Order: sequence, then structure tokens, then C-alpha cells
Amino acid sequence: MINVTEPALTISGLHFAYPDGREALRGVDLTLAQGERVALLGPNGAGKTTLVLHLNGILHGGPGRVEISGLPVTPSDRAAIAEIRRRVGIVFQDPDDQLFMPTVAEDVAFGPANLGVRGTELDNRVDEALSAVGMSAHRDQIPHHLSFGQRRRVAVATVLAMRPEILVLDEPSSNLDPASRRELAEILESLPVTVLMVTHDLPYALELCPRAVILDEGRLVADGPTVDLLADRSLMSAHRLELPFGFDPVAALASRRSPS
Ligand SMILES: Nc1ncnc2c1ncn2[C@@H]1O[C@H](COP(=O)(O)OP(=O)(O)OP(=O)(O)O)[C@@H](O)[C@H]1O
Repeated sequence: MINVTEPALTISGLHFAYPDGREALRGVDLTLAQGERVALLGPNGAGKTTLVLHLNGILHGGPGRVEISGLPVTPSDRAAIAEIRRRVGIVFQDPDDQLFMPTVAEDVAFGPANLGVRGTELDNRVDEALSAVGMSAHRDQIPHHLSFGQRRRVAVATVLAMRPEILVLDEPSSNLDPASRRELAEILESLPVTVLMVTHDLPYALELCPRAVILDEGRLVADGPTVDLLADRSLMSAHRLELPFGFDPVAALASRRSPS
């Protein structure tokens, strides 16, 4: 059960250096409320992936603390890490990293089955997750025969079937055509989970995430309403973030709120 009195995610004073000495995180503090959707922005090499990999204990070892709904991410405690990996679902950029079973349904069942879920409960989870991403009709297909956009949706379903509390998405809109991009946005908006979305697609961040943070050189340098951050030209250029030519975030948000 989600402890609604706790933030979904609390990161305090997180530092991390790779074995070669490169300091990728230099004191990150970040809190996400339950149900928030937040975009994690930043130029190449800012430390975004490094930060994400700390959320379920794949990377660890530096000073600082990460908690998921009040539960500390403690990599030395195997039971705690199993629970953390159930709570935090990461959808990686390349869906093929997450799909390896003979059929779509088996891929979606894999995670919960590993947690010991069986029978009707397992069937229900697979049905729900596939329906949430609009892929129920493809349940018996071979994942690698699907289009890229369909594989991305199935990758999201594999994570949803774990019933995560936090969904972390790494570049969810990359390589999607405009229709698939919009459909995935609708799916993500409808999910009742906390979302942290790493993206270089700034219009997508604006569309989906009311709040954004900017990470640069391992530090969080901005945190606020996505529209305000994107509209701040000096902030954007200081951190090598570029909006598409002619894109006006204030007008885009206004037209989204009152579609003609
Ligand atoms: N395995 C590694 N060993 C050493 N240094 C690494 C390793 N992985 C990443 N780094 C370095 O850590 C820093 C942060 O990298 P990270 O991949 O977290 O950035 P990012 O913000 O996700 O970048 P991008 O937008 O390009 O994906 C970079 O300087 C990178 O070169």
C-alpha cells in the first residue's frame, strides 16, 4: 500500500562518482509528492540517467539518501531492494531492453510472476496493463514483430503490471511518430501514479508534466512549473536546452487548456 502521508520520492544530499572518478551527482535534493508528474530535464551528460539508476538501487554507494514512500533504498538489504523494485518501475529508452519473452502477454506477466503472483490475479494484471496501453489485441503476438511504438507501449505495460508507485520513463517520446507520441501521452496522463520523465523533448515535458527540474553537471539548478522554466530563455540557454524553432511554451499551454 502507498503511504500517502509520505512523499512518493525523497532524495537528499545525493552524490555519486563513477569508478573513474567522474562526479556525476554533486548533492541532489528532490522531493516528489504522491501523484505528481515531473519532467527531469538537462543537457547530455548532466547526470539524469545516473540519478534514475539510484531510484531502485542499481547505482549506489555515494553519500546521500533516497526514499520511496518513506522506505529507504538500501542496496545491502535484499528484501528492501525487492520491495523498492516493485515500487519503482523504470521504462528504459529502448523497449527491446525490456522485452524478451515469446509473446506480449508473457512479457507483461514476467515481472509479477517473479513476485509470486499467480492464477487469476496474474491474468488480471496482464489484462489491465495491456488494456491501459491499448495493446490488448496484441497479447499473443511476438513482441519483436510489433512496431517500435507498439513495443514502447508493451514495455510500459510490463512495468504497469508490477503496480508501481513511481513510473520512471527515459525518453518516452523518442522515435515515436506524432500519433503514437500523442497516444502515449494520453496513456501516461490517465495513470494514477507518480511519474518522473527524463526527456530532451521539451514540448512533451510541457504537455505531460506540470512541474520540471533541470539537472546540470550533477546539480539541480531549477525546479518549478514547466511552463515557467521553458519560458525563461536565459535559464534555458545557460543549460543548453533548446525549444523547437518558433515554439512558445506559454501559448502552447494556453491552447492546450482551452482547445478551440
Ligand atoms: N559507466 C560510466 N562510467 C564513467 N562515467 C560515466 C558512466 N556513465 C556515465 N558517466 C558519466 O557521468 C556523467 C553523467 O552521465 P549520465 O548518463 O547520467 O548523463 P545524462 O544526463 O543521462 O546524459 P544524456 O542526456 O546524454 O543521456 C557524464 O559525464 C558521463 O560521461
